[in-house]
Amino acid sequence: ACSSRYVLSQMHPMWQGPLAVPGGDRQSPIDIVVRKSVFDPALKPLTAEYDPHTCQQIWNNGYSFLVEYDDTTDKSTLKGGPLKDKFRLCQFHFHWGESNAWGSEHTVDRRLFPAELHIVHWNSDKYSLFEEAVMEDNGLAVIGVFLKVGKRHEGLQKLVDALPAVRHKGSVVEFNRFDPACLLPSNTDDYWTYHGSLTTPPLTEAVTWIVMKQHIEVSHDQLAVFRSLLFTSAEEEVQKSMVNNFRVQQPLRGRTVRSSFS
Ligand SMILES: COc1cccc(CN2CCc3cc(OS(N)(=O)=O)c(OC)cc3C2)c1
Ligand SMILES: [Zn+2]
Repeated sequence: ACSSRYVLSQMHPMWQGPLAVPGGDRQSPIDIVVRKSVFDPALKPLTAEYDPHTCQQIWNNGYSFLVEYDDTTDKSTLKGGPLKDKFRLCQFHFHWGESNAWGSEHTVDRRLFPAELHIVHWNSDKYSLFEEAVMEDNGLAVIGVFLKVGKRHEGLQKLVDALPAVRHKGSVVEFNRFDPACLLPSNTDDYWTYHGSLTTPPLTEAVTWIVMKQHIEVSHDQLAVFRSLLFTSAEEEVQKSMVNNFRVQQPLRGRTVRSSFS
């Protein structure tokens, strides 16, 4: 599944530099310059059909916490939008800052958000495993949702309450019946889309990014629990707070960002 115990050494923020990656002209994240995005009327609405029973566990991989799903069947899928094929949900995770002033990976006209949700899917029409899809141009689809600090997000609270159990790198806790659709904004018809990469190793240029125009709101206290997680494992002497786990922005290299709205 997409939760193979991947070598985490590259996960440490130190790898944020210009790690040599295949091609290197379709890297993520980027700044979305609204006035340079091109409205594409052919872009359809997104269809996310998630079965909460495929939710399996939460894992602190030493860079973020991942909520992982059983991706051995097509029970939780994403289709429509810019996608030609059906994509299978495998995990979601977040990126956040040490303060509310920054933390997102993408920006909109340079505007930073305190955090960003990524819901990761792989192309199950063309490939049979995440590990295969992660190496292909049309292999992955990631939905990005910006988080703003405001009212408490009721749906998120179940996840927040489970986080102390995965405080340290390498910890896993069982987590069931969570529908990531509750983390999507009310309007999922308005989004930007572009071809880019994973923002953590293996950084492969396999991602169709779908970044929602509408953000969701979470409370200050909920975000504070994200920051109570640690990059370090229980055995390490010096504990490091898991904050600022975002990659530096990458050059656009002539790519066009399309919008589903005018
Ligand atoms: C061949 O490389 C892999 C195979 C199976 C699983 C993995 C683990 N990896 C998948 C992609 C991914 C992507 C992640 O972030 S992101 N922003 O979507 O690139 C991420 O953030 C914490 C974690 C992971 C975990 C890598
Ligand atoms: Zn991510």
